[in-house]
Amino acid sequence: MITVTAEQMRNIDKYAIEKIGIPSIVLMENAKNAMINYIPLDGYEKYIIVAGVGNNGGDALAMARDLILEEKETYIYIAGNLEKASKDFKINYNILKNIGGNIIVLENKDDLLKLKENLGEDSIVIDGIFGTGLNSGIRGIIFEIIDLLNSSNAFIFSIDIPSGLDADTGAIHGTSVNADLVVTLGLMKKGLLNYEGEVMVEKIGIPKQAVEAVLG
Ligand SMILES: NC(=O)C1=CN([C@@H]2O[C@H](COP(=O)(O)OP(=O)(O)OC[C@H]3O[C@@H](n4cnc5c(N)ncnc54)[C@H](O)[C@@H]3O)[C@@H](O)[C@H]2O)[C@H](O)CC1
Ligand SMILES: [K+]
Repeated sequence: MITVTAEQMRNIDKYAIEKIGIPSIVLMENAKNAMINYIPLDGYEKYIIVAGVGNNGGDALAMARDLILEEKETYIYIAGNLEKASKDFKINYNILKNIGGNIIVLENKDDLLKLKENLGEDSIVIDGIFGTGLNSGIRGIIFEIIDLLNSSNAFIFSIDIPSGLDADTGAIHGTSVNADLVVTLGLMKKGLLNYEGEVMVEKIGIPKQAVEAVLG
């Protein structure tokens, strides 16, 4: 099995987008289509999306769209500054706003209570806070958000990487999500090889030419 670092995955992505011409939003939609199959549409009362403002969050918002279309009780929480949002995050954010998505930006303790009240064993959490773009130790309100998730009885599904985990080494940067299931995108990440939760790899339509161009 091929395993990659975050930088290698980013470069493979980049090659697929810039050299082969696959729009990044297509990769994001492919990622969503692969991951949504792991989310049971029955058996949970509440579907809790916790999204950062990068493309990991964009993946999560795309999943939220499908859950809303399936008329699931869906709560979307944003963990980050919307002004710093990525291009593809914004595309999915705008779609959700246009279909009446229930979106709360987590900025203070009162907002955290709105998250906490929806976390229980009848909830499934989709963790889209950070993926391969984590660039420093987690602190502040995001630290508290991850603590809330980990101390709940909710089932936790992490997109690509459990948020807070180093994609290259598996080290924890301050804190990290205790995921029950991780679906990592494109190729297995080196930092997940010893992860104690379940890890699945899903293709998202990246041609082998992009992998060979970066890995040789
Ligand atoms: N693998 C693929 O082919 C695809 C992967 N996709 C998804 O994209 C993410 C990577 O997205 P990126 O925008 O590069 O980074 P993240 O979303 O992981 O996070 C960046 C975001 O978070 C902020 N940030 C980073 N560290 C911290 C910190 N310690 N505290 C606070 N904020 C932090 C940063 O400023 C950015 O705003 C990958 O994991 C996949 O899920 C594509 O969607 C499809 C193709
Ligand atoms: K994640």
